[in-house]
Amino acid sequence: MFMASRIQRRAFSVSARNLSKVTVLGAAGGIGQPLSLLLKLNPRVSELALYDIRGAPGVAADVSHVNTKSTVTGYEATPSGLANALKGSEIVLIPAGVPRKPGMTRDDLFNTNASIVRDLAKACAESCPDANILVISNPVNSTVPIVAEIFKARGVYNPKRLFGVTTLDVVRASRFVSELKKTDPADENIVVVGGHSGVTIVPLFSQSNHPELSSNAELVNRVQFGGDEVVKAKDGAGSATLSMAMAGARLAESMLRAIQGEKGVVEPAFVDSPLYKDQGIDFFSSKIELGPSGVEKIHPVGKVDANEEKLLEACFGDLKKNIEKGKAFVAANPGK
Ligand SMILES: NC(=O)c1ccc[n+]([C@@H]2O[C@H](COP(=O)([O-])OP(=O)(O)OC[C@H]3O[C@@H](n4cnc5c(N)ncnc54)[C@H](O)[C@@H]3O)[C@@H](O)[C@H]2O)c1
Ligand SMILES: O=C(O)C[C@H](O)C(=O)O
Repeated sequence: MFMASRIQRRAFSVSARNLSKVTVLGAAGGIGQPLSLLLKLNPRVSELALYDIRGAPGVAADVSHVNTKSTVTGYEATPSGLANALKGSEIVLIPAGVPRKPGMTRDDLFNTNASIVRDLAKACAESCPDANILVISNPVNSTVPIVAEIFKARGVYNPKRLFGVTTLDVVRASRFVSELKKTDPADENIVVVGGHSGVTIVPLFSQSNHPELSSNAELVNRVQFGGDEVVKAKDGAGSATLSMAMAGARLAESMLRAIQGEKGVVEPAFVDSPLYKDQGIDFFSSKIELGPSGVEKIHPVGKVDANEEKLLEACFGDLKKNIEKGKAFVAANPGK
């Protein structure tokens, strides 16, 4: 009798670990819709919660007809709708906010997106303080520190559970290299460190199969400004959405694998990092080993060559300013 109930309990806890609620805030947008679809296709997701200031119930109704096991709920744009979307969530992806138009930098989005992210972070701190928060909204270099400050102010900040999504930079880097080298992008693992905008994006080709590429200034520039390529081609209709949805879904999948017990899952992400704190840089993207508690291990940047030293120097100045801007925003505008 005792054995049977113990086995039943164990069976329940194993299957429970394979079930995760995932929430998308900004689910009706250019990224939010394909991201929600990709998450619906992921068997590791048991419950998908979609929230937006407009249109989430419609997107949810549509996605919910995809014949995978998970449930999908679209929440109304009310405080209780937002709270219910977040309650019990293990992963919250945030692509809410405006995208760039040609001629804009990501920092030009700050005035609009800072308060959107601040207010969504407050809702997360209240309704799911232990969730892994994956911030996609730009400028990531500033929006991630904004989330951190909001969580700190409420006494629930856990640096291991906050991630700026920089996955698209490594996705692009591997694709661009494969185009040049006529290889399979799946075989090209390019480390990209720093932040997520312009010169703060630092590809480390010297650590790849093609170390000579670190002197290819055109390629380095393409990785740093890949986002601009899409913004220009979309000609006023926004920025990367489909490749971003794939990149966000990839990070979410890796996180679910780690939450559900897989060891050695490594992804790049912009996190609260000790690597350059002595230079006043509190957040930095490098390879992160993920675990059930979020960040398990932050990999060092490793050996870089002389070209990359210069790129890192250029990265630090902008990155520090971007991070400070996010922190100062919350100090001056704590909101309600
Ligand atoms: N991290 C990255 O690599 C990366 C890549 C591409 C885009 N982005 C950024 O992602 C963001 C979204 O891009 P997009 O193309 O999906 O934009 P979009 O305008 O198509 O969609 C944004 C969605 O956010 C919603 N929204 C706005 N305020 C909200 C709020 N307070 N709560 C909930 N939802 C809200 C909007 O209604 C809209 O549906 C932009 O800031 C963009 O710069 C980041
Ligand atoms: O370029 C942008 O503004 C969107 C995103 O950050 C990207 O890298 O595609």
